[in-house]
Amino acid sequence: MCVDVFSLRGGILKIGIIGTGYVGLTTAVCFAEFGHEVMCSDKDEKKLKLLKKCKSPIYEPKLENLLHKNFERLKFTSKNKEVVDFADAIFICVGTPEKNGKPDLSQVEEAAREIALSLKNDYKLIIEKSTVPVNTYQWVKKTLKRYSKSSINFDVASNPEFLREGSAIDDFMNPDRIIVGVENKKAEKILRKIYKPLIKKGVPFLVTDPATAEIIKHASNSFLAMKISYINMVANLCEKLGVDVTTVAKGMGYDPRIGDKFLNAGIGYGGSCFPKDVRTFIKIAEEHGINFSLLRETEKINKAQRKRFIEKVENVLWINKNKNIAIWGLSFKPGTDDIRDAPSIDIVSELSKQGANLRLYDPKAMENFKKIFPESENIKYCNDKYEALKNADALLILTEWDEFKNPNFNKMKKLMRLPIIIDGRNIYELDEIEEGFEYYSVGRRAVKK
Ligand SMILES: NC(=O)c1ccc[n+]([C@@H]2O[C@H](COP(=O)([O-])OP(=O)(O)OC[C@H]3O[C@@H](n4cnc5c(N)ncnc54)[C@H](O)[C@@H]3O)[C@@H](O)[C@H]2O)c1
Ligand SMILES: O=c1ccn([C@@H]2O[C@H](COP(=O)(O)OP(=O)(O)O[C@H]3O[C@H](CO)[C@@H](O)[C@H](O)[C@H]3O)[C@@H](O)[C@H]2O)c(=O)[nH]1
Repeated sequence: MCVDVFSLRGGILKIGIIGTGYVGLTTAVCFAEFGHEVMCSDKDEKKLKLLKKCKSPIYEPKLENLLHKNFERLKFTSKNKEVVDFADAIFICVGTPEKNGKPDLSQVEEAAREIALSLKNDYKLIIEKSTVPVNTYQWVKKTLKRYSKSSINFDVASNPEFLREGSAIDDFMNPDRIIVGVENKKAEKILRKIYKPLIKKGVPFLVTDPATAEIIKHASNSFLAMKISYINMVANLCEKLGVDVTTVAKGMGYDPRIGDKFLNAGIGYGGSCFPKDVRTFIKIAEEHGINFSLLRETEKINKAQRKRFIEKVENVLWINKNKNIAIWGLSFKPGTDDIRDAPSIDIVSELSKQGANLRLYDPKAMENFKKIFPESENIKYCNDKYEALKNADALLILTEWDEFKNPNFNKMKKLMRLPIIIDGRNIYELDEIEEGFEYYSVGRRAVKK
């Protein structure tokens, strides 16, 4: 009996992680920190090479420290069979991107098929951690049964992940809740053992059926995206009225029914989650005869917010062609090198089409950005934030990295041809702006000193 085996090991489990991306690797190092033995697999040999040398393939604060600290409890392999042979519980953490407007579940299907080929009749719990449309667990179950070669003994559970990039380790170690969707007590018991250190700390542990767990993830992400689009529309109105949206958001946020989080107006949400998860949730609803028009509007507003920002640059500079434009921030949010669906991609693409000369700087995301926009005649990458400002007609701020928050305005003024700042993330207070600058932001009046 599996439960006896776990007790014998003093609550230490052998955990398998399939896919060592942002979620898989964070999960792996945190489970190792709990004391579990963890084996991870990935298809990407480059990632594995780095991981085997105890190096993280991604930038995520605290991740490499935990990797070092727990390296002896972590193993890395390219073979899913080894993971299945090793583990009591196997987490599927592969990507679920979008293809032609639909969630592409081929990585989940492939992982399930590969697990199936190695299953034997000793019990395994297979857990979906990837974000998937409701009832995907049924397909995972079916795939495990169809492709397994012998008599097998397993359960499938859903355990959606709520970490944010840029604070993945802190979020994983201090989650607001743990959601587990299970079909029986045995699966629940194993998940309780895995998360014991967090449950002991008092983290809410909600047990549901798998379909409910799957829906909770999409409903949560879509709600947060809606909140961002809501404040962006309020911002657009505030801008017309000369009212400051940051104060409006502050005033709203004191009401605990509203809350002060996720009310930062700007150029809208990006990343590998909100855009695709909102679209998937709309699709799921549509397939069940529900027109989720609220989310359609959320998405429309988000796209328009990027366009409005480009129009703002045009309104300030009149003509963008041949203008020298410095850009601070390329990642979709601070604290990460991830640029998936970052607003910067649309903004850089449009400005370079219009013939602007762009000088880009980001503390962590430039290498990833170069893969989409290689250095060229009119796109240059700079080693620091001030280098990007040389002879600039304007500075655009697209990500609110800490290092952009207290700049040397004097130095900036000397470097720039025109001291114009167009801030897509509202990182400065209006009264902070120094003499000589023109400052434009989102949902606030323009400042010309
Ligand atoms: N990134 C986030 O902040 C976040 C947070 C919560 C949930 N999620 C969800 O978690 C899932 C993973 O997201 P991510 O950002 O970590 O993705 P990712 O693309 O960074 O990582 C996925 C990894 O899986 C590997 N992989 C694919 N097929 C495999 C297979 N058959 N065997 C072994 N490895 C395989 C890939 O090579 C890749 O390294 C997605 O469903 C996403 O929506 C992401
Ligand atoms: O007030 C805000 C808050 C966020 N954003 C933008 O929204 C996007 C997403 O930010 P954030 O949610 O902090 O990062 P993610 O890593 O995408 O995390 C989201 O997506 C993950 C993947 O599903 C979930 O696990 C997390 O709970 C959920 O917050 C970024 O472009 C932010 O700039 C705003 O524009 N205004």
